[in-house]
Amino acid sequence: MDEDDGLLLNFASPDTTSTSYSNTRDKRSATKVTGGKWKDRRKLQLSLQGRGRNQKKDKSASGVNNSSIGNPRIDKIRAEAAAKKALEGNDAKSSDSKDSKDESKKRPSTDPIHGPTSKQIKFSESKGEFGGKNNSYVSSLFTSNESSSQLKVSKGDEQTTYLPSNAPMKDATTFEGLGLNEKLSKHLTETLRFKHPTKVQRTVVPAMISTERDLFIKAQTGSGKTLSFLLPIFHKLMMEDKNKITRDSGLFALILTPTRELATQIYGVLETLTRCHHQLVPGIVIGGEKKKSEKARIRKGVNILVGTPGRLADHLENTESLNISQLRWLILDEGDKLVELGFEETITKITDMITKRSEIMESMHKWQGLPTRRINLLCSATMQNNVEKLGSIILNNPEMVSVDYVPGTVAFETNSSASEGAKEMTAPDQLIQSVVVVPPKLRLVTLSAMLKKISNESNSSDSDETTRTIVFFSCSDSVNFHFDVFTRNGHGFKKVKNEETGKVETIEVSSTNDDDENDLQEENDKQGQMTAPIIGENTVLYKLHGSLSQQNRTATLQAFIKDTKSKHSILFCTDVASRGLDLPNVSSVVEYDPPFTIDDHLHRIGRSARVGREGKATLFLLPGNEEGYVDDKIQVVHPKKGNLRIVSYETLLKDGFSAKEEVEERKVGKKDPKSKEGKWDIHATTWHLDVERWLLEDSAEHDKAVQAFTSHIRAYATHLSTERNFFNVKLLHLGHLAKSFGLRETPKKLGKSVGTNSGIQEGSRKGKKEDPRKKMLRMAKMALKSTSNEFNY
Ligand SMILES: Nc1ncnc2c1ncn2[C@@H]1O[C@H](COP(=O)(O)OP(=O)(O)OP(=O)(O)O)[C@@H](O)[C@H]1O
Repeated sequence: MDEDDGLLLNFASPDTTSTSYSNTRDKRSATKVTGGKWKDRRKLQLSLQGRGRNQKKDKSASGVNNSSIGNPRIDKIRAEAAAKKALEGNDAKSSDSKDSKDESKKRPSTDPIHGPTSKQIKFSESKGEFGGKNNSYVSSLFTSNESSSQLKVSKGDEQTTYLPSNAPMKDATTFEGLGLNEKLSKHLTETLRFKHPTKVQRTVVPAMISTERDLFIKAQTGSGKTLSFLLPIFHKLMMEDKNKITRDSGLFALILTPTRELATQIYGVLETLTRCHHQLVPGIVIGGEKKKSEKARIRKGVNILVGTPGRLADHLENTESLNISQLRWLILDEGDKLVELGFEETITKITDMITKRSEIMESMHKWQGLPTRRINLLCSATMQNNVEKLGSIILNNPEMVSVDYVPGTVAFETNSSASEGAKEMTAPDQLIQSVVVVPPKLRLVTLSAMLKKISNESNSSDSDETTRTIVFFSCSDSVNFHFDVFTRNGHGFKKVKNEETGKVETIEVSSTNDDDENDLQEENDKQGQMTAPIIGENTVLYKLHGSLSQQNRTATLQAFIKDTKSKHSILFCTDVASRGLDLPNVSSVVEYDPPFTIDDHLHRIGRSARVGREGKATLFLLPGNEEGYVDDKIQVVHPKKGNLRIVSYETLLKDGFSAKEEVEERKVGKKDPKSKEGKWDIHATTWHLDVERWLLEDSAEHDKAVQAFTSHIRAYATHLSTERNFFNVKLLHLGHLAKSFGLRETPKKLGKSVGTNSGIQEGSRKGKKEDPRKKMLRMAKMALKSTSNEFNY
């Protein structure tokens, strides 16, 4: 529990009152400035002491001279300057506050998390105030030591191409050869255009057709697990004799999934299969939908029912027409997630009810050709202890089906016991995993650069296919806030209504010729700065998380899947989208917030590189302890040499914020990649300042930013205790991290202002000073209470 006191201490960092601030200023005036010409050194020294010429400009811009009130243009410039000043203030306060001082004593001189102390900043590195290129202002975003990562950046030529490990194999094996009937096999090859079965299908389909054993299926993400268990069920139910199964025959298969989205997806696959045999009727029961209409559909009769555990248990208890006496198959998809979400008890209740009711009815032998006992099946791409626990509840002497791939050959591993062959699952061989170590205050701007880069690449590609990118955040609040950042009107994206559904919030890129953009360009030009760059043209942004209504969730996902008009679609989401979702052409997955477990990582990145397709994934980490996660965890699940790459955030920023020609020059080697030339840092700074200014002007959005920041910290505090050596909330630099939420306030001030939302400053709200021990306990309890549900879904 004492792990959490860091959180408390950080929020309650000593006040940066005027006294401490003036001390800071004294300290700063004593700062030794080295390098560069003496004139420049003197200028910087004066500005550090608050005596520089530019300080006057700064004062007037921040509102001392009121003569121009009411002039919107000047107001804009002022707001810019105010934001600029806020950045400096925030920086000075956060890096010079007492706790930073204390921390710096403990830290090595180039502390990777907290950056260098003011004394370490060399003149050549410090671009504060008006000392930047072209005498233009460059924000303190770039004052920290930029090469603080211990990980060696990969060279461009280190990449290796591997054969896909989850693709259907091109050989003589057919679906019919696996034992499936002709009608179904023909439907697969001719209508769905699946030429050959995948590895997992080659193992599971014959096993389910010819034996009556329970199965434990483990195979890589995107390897076709869903069809591997649906095909044999369908095959068996498609009986052509006089005992033909119709919707009145009863329910034969139940499929449980952890998320509503996955249930909907499996229901969709079932519907495509019924196109070759209309007599079979699938059904779906999920939370968030109208129970009454679900009841009506069940009453009409369904043969295969897919649903989420809570809603299914509800129907089993309250819907009389739901007859499970003839059930032959019980499938649990994404078993580990079902357990993690706390469905273990509900699942036990469901299996108890099924067992009881099938004992009363004596119909097991009524249908020739169907299994004579209920077959239970557990499916998971990864296998943790909790899956085994679930297995022990529902499986009876199961057969373990684990499909592993050895380059050049195919190796199927079929073990008789579930505990054997419990090898760690790895990422698809063809997936390229990048890791980028980004200082906390540069996170947002790096994400922006990255999305802009991907959008530019999609726009310049000849392919007609829509490229899709998924960005994972740790909590719903963070998704909401970042969605607003990238869609704020007039600066990149615009809100529009989805034409098809009329419900979904669909977001479209605004044109650079927009009036607002022109105004901004003029203002920026006057200050020697550039327009805040947009992420890219033809790019649409969606958001998905568990706090949205089910209608919105379903419509958003459909819109994201069916979006074929834009060149690039981006989905900002929580882990609600990480399990089992099969989204077309996801070329990139970005883990902006680190996963809560290594399994979550595998599932997130598994949305890309599916069934043999190429795919890329990028993981954002903070400098320092988080870097250890690469060697300890990431490397293990990405064993293919050369596929795991360390990328420099600076390169991402340059690619995202440089002019197109410069990026091209760097690509063809005309420009030194380490070159500081170009205006990328000014553009990046302008972009960030624009976000900050937007938050200063819009209090509702500012509150959202504060809420997102606190939820993010709370989510971070819930990382598994076994992974605290990488993700320790104590070690976060809250001041710098707040900046990547566009916030200018220090953590202490934040704590006060978010008290109502987060409960972090409950004590101070009551006007009493809370006992630090009690406060610490309350904080720890709060973090524990915040279940993964809140953050992930
Ligand atoms: N034999 C096949 N040939 C070509 N494509 C296939 C084949 N079987 C399945 N697919 C397609 O592969 C994609 C991935 O399948 P599926 O969603 O079942 O993967 P999965 O293994 O369950 O992945 P995850 O672990 O992420 O849930 C789907 O679009 C599916 O239509």
